[in-house]
Amino acid sequence: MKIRKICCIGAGYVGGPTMAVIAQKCPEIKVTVVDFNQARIDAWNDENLDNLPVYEPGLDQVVAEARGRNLFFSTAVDKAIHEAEMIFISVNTPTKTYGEGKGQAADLKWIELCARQIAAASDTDKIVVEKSTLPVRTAEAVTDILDNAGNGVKFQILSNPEFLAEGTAIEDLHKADRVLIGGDLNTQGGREAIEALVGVYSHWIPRDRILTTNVWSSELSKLTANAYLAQRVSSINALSELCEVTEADIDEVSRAIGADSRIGGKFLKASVGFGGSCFQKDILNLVYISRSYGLTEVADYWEQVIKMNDHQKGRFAKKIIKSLYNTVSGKKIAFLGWAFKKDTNDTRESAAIYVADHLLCEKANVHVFDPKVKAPQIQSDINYLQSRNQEENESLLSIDTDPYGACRDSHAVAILTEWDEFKTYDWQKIYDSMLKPAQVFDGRNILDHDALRTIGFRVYAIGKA
Ligand SMILES: NC(=O)C1=CN([C@@H]2O[C@H](COP(=O)(O)OP(=O)(O)OC[C@H]3O[C@@H](n4cnc5c(N)ncnc54)[C@H](O)[C@@H]3O)[C@@H](O)[C@H]2O)C=CC1
Ligand SMILES: O=C(O)[C@H]1O[C@H](OP(=O)(O)OP(=O)(O)OC[C@H]2O[C@@H](n3ccc(=O)[nH]c3=O)[C@H](O)[C@@H]2O)[C@H](O)[C@@H](O)[C@@H]1O
Repeated sequence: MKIRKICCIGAGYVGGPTMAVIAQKCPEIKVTVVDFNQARIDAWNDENLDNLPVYEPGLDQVVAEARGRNLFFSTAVDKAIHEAEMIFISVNTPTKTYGEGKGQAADLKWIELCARQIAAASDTDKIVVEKSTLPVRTAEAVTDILDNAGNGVKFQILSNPEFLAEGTAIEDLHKADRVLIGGDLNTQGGREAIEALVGVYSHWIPRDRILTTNVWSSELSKLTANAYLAQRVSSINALSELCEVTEADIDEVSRAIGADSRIGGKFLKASVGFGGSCFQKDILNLVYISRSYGLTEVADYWEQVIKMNDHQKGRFAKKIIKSLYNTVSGKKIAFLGWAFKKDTNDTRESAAIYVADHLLCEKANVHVFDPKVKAPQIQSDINYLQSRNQEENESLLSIDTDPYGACRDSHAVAILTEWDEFKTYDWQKIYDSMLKPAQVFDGRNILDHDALRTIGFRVYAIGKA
């Protein structure tokens, strides 16, 4: 079956870029991305490509090429579902903040809403693709809703998790290491649905990189991939603390172990802690699922990855406080970076939020500069934690539009995100404008520490004595 019309529910960080690339690579397929958030859809349709709701290098060109040709963004959800032969569900699946499983399980209310909408709006057979990251066996519930709430039409459910990383989304989509498609391999209908989706991706992904599995393996592989990646970061971060007391150097240790082809060199960069919308959420979900099957040791094993990450963020904040003579009250501390990694405007679960919160609890004056994150987002990230009231947050936390202004008259500068531009700043000028002793806390190990020390800075770097 050749697909001609695709609908994607959810125009977020995944739905937007993923569908833009499908539209770019498959000009004969009409791709409509729908969302009930009018502001988000308006931003996707904005004439000025700088106003797209997601910042990703190269995304603007892909959207410019396909939008209006075969790529459309709309709030008319039912219409798009009705027209499409294949429907991707790419909605948010955050950690539950209430009730059973609070703080661990994935909140699947938006998934269920999608399933019910698809069931109601469909009067022809459809292939429904889980693009969101979901707990293993979610397809069972989705199938049950579609089969029982629908109009008697047939649905095939596929799992097609997304592995793109933010900041490199377009590159990752263009040259995916693999595309994973889980489906019902035991039935003719299931195999046809899998082949239909393979047909979409094979426009640009070599066939041997498109893996097909059963649905449960596909669902679980996504959680597992994120858990493995996050575990590598927590492992190297655990060792960074040991380096600091033994005079080993974490970057040297990373290089030495990464040269072993069985270990590999990627994801071994020590940091102030991993962030992002998914690592923590997906591991907590894995922990919850394991516990719900009574697998206590499995759950405890993975939970340690999160505990280590929390420890890393906390000890960075404590290091700043200790180095500023155990009091930061009323002291200006500059934060360079707020996004959870470079080349994205996404701040979800960013380490910066938690380090700032720790310092604000000590009544520090934190001044933030980030090249892509806007002021209201930064304030809302801190308010969301509810550690203080909004007024207090606004008096303690300032957002600067100029990095030199953020650093002026500060006691310390902390690097929270590894933006490349931070390396190119005039650090002598920054030093001259700061209170002395001027201190730098490099939470990403990106600056030239010897050069900073020559200027006169006191430097703390992760995993360095
Ligand atoms: N952000 C990332 O880099 C990655 C995310 N994922 C997974 O992809 C899924 C989506 O993540 P993001 O795109 O980051 O989320 P997001 O929050 O940026 O976007 C989700 C969008 O879905 C919309 N939505 C929710 N329910 C809806 C409904 N019933 N009808 C219409 N629109 C609806 C929301 O308004 C929102 O705009 C999650 O399961 C996530 O775990 C997977 C790989 C990478
Ligand atoms: O499911 C998801 O959401 C995605 O999660 C991650 O992608 P992402 O969170 O966008 O970014 P990463 O590059 O994985 O970085 C995550 C965090 O780990 C940190 N990190 C990463 C690598 C490293 O060596 N050290 C380190 O501290 C980053 O700074 C960042 O805070 C995965 O890499 C993607 O494959 C996955 O699709």
